[in-house]
Amino acid sequence: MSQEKTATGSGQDHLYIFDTTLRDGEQSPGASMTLEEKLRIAETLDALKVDVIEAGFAIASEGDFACVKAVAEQVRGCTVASLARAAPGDIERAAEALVPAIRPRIHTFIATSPLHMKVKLQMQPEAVLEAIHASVSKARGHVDDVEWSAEDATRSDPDFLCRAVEAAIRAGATTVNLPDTVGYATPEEYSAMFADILARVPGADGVILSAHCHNDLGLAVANSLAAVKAGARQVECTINGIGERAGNAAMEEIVMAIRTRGDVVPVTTRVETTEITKASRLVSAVTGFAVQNNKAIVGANAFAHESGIHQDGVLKAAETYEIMTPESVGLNRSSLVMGKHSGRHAFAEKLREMGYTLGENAFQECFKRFKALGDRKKHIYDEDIIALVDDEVATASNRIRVVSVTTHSSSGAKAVSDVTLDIDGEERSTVVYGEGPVDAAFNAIKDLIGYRPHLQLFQVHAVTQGTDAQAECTVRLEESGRTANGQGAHEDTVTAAARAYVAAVNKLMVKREKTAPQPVASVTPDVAAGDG
Ligand SMILES: CC(=O)SCCNC(=O)CCNC(=O)[C@H](O)C(C)(C)COP(=O)(O)OP(=O)(O)OC[C@H]1O[C@@H](n2cnc3c(N)ncnc32)[C@H](O)[C@@H]1OP(=O)(O)O
Ligand SMILES: CC(C)C(=O)C(=O)O
Ligand SMILES: [Mg+2]
Repeated sequence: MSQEKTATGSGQDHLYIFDTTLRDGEQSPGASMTLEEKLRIAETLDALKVDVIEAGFAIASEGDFACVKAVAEQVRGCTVASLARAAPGDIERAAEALVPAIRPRIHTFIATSPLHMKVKLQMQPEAVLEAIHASVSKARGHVDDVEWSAEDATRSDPDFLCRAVEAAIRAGATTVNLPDTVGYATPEEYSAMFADILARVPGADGVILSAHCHNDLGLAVANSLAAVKAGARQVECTINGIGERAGNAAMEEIVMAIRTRGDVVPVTTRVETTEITKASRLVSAVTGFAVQNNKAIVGANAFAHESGIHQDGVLKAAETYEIMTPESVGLNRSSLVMGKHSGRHAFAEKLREMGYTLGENAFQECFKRFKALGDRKKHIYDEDIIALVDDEVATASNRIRVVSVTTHSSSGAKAVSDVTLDIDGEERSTVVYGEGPVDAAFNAIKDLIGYRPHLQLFQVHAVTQGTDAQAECTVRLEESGRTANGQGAHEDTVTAAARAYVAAVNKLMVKREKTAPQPVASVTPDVAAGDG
């Protein structure tokens, strides 16, 4: 890969995106991927146009070697890298796996912090400097593109770190990575470290300096951007921020931060941002790691609005509450999530989308019912709104309407229902017993309307999933050879049943009027057939 720092022709420096989803990302406990899965992700990363794909750690296992090799064979657009310790065998194995790559990179590393050198490596600092020289030189013997990383750079002694970086550059490293391996640094400290290296290490301005941040304190992206502001021109990151412990810096967050805030981080990437959502979903599906709803850029709620004031703003001009367009990350559009916080503007828009045109009264009535539903139900789906509006529209011109239904039932006892109906503008109530709550409600309705049509059919189904789903009931009534169906929807099943029953009664009344014209000023009983 070319090491030019300005590669875009935009006048701004190019920021290389080094994706390590397949290596550091796979180090997340439980994220192991098969070769086929890695190839699918590599294909997506290629389409995303990241600059470097770290495909694995070739020495780690036969499987990892095969993955690096397969990715190197498949990927044509990006540099492909393999990790290697400062050990000859690791470097040889990495070089072998990378043979098919068009642009191979060996990424060799060793820790430089006192703690890691003393306790983990059990090496003297001078021996570490020698190992840096030997490993980078050996890697350069295989490929031209060699990255060297100072593991635990942020807890290293600054003077020693300068010596280590200098050793790597002298040995031929083309990229020098300064990881915050344990996510310990703050943005100010991390940018100061890059500034220090650039100011003090001969040749540091002739290589690409790279940031690699972990998210133990939730600062991985902030630290990466701070490093870029201080002169880093490569960031190492993963899709969805997966990685060791709390993860790595999230690629989508870094790329979109740069795209959105080029005024404060003036670099460009070549990432095809419209592929971000697809990549995020693939990585989530392959690893089984769900993306939290409120995750920046790729969370389910990242472009969703539920509050009425926000929805109204977004409908008038999306920029009021969106700093990026959903299309820029590969989503079709932002979503207006309907819920108890939604207002009339959003509800009207939703109805328009679903093809409804309601008169003012019906709209206000539907909105009232929608808000009441939102108070009781966590998720309001399109089906809920359809059921509610259909129910309202179907019953809007009815002479008899359900005002309220209250039922009490317990096992082993009769149910009792208190029903209030609006009949020709006058409210009438009664309390009646039944074998069950629906039976009691139907008995109450029959008493109130003063006649007893025969119940031919009673069906209930849930409009959506979940125990808080609305019930949609269908009732078929028969009276003197005339039949009529009625539907009713409500989150309370008995109320839905009562609404369906009353809807059918209204239709029967219309049929009766049409077939046997008579004064209809009041609802007059003419049939007393019980239906049980
Ligand atoms: C910060 C990071 O993300 S580093 C990358 C971490 N990723 C991984 O470790 C995943 C893949 N790792 C593996 O499969 C294995 O650890 C292997 C194959 C690399 C090594 O396995 P083993 O030989 O069994 O050694 P083990 O993992 O137990 O210990 C690591 C050894 O490497 C040494 N080591 C660690 N880092 C380096 C380094 N950069 N350069 C040279 N030696 C190193 C350790 O000191 C230890 O050496 P020792 O055996 O002499 O004590
Ligand atoms: C191997 C290096 C780059 C690493 O992953 C780290 O230090 O976190
Ligand atoms: Mg790491």
